[in-house]
Amino acid sequence: SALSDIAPSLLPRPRRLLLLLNPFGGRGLALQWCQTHVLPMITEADVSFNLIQTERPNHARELVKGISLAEWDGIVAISGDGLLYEVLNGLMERPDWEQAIKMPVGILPSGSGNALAGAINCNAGLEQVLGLELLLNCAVLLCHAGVAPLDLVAVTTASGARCFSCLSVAWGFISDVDIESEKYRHMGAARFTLGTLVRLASMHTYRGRLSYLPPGLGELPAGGAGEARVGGPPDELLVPLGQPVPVSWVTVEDDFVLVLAIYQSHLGADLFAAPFARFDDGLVHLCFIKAGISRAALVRLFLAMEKGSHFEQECPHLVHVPVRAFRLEPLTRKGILTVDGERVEYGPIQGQVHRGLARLVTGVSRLKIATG
Ligand SMILES: Nc1ncnc2c1ncn2[C@@H]1O[C@H](COP(=O)(O)OP(=O)(O)OP(=O)(O)O)[C@@H](O)[C@H]1O
Repeated sequence: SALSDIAPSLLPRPRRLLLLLNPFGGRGLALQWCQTHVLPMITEADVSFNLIQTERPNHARELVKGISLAEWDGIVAISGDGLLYEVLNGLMERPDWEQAIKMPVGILPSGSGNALAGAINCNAGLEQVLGLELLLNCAVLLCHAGVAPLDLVAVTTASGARCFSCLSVAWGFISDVDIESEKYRHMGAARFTLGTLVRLASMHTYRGRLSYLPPGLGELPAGGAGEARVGGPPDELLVPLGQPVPVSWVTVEDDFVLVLAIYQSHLGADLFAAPFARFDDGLVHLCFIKAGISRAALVRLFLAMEKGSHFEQECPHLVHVPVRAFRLEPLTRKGILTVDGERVEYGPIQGQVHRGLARLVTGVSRLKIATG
């Protein structure tokens, strides 16, 4: 009949998601969990999808550079945080990055580093959980389809390379644990606990110069690094790493146990590191621990971090400053720097926030009614 000819185009079409799965993420459980738990759930929710298994590092990045945006309603990484980082950077590397980065991105946590999933779970008001429980929560939220703006931080390293980060830049204790604990990766999230204990036994301190631009303080374009770029918006608050920071910035030179520039609430699924952080608050939360802290106090802070109560201890060595941009210049010769948990070249590094540049599938409308 005539009706059956027109009806399909009048009905809302099912959401089409591009699912990218890293078969080696976490303990290699991603594919099994996806088939037994995730796919049945999203099929039930009337979501249509293509599932692609990544074959190598940067595969996801290349894939999203080539897709036709109109064909998809979202790209979902079934992985740890690393694969989502590739998706975001692939989108930003496209000539049409301004449209491309508006593609909703989601995460179904099945790696060992699941910070963003922890933040999504927390934002939805759900109890902090790990492993399969976290995956199921995120799968339910994905079916709810709510999308929120997500801050990205453009990070530049000494060689001039620029990338887009959605989680954190870390130096000292945290990046040491993250990289050294890779040898315990078969343990899942427990690898970080063991790594932390091993590191505590030999607590290092690092000398460095940390500079930052607090919000509202002379946020005038610095100009120097502001040349238009193909790969994303100009960093109008930054000057090149070879030049001194603008006069409106604050600089501290000190010995640090760790420096962490974090933009989401979670550093791992059970590390509630920055309870005050919101997906699009337009802030980098600069957190650092100065040398002189006792091992016992450091352990207390890390234990309290599970509940996000570490700032309540009023530890004099722990400092938090919300900023728009920062620069870290390590003065200690050797060390490890990570961006979103992945190691980057060691040396001066700086970043500025680009508020709400990306879109994250959070499953809840950002105007949800506060509970509790
Ligand atoms: N098929 C593959 N083989 C090897 N590496 C891959 C493959 N697919 C993706 N990768 C790489 O693996 C990295 C880590 O993946 P992912 O984000 O899933 O997990 P993670 O939590 O960061 O680490 P883990 O592997 O410990 O879970 C990604 O940055 C990606 O480049």
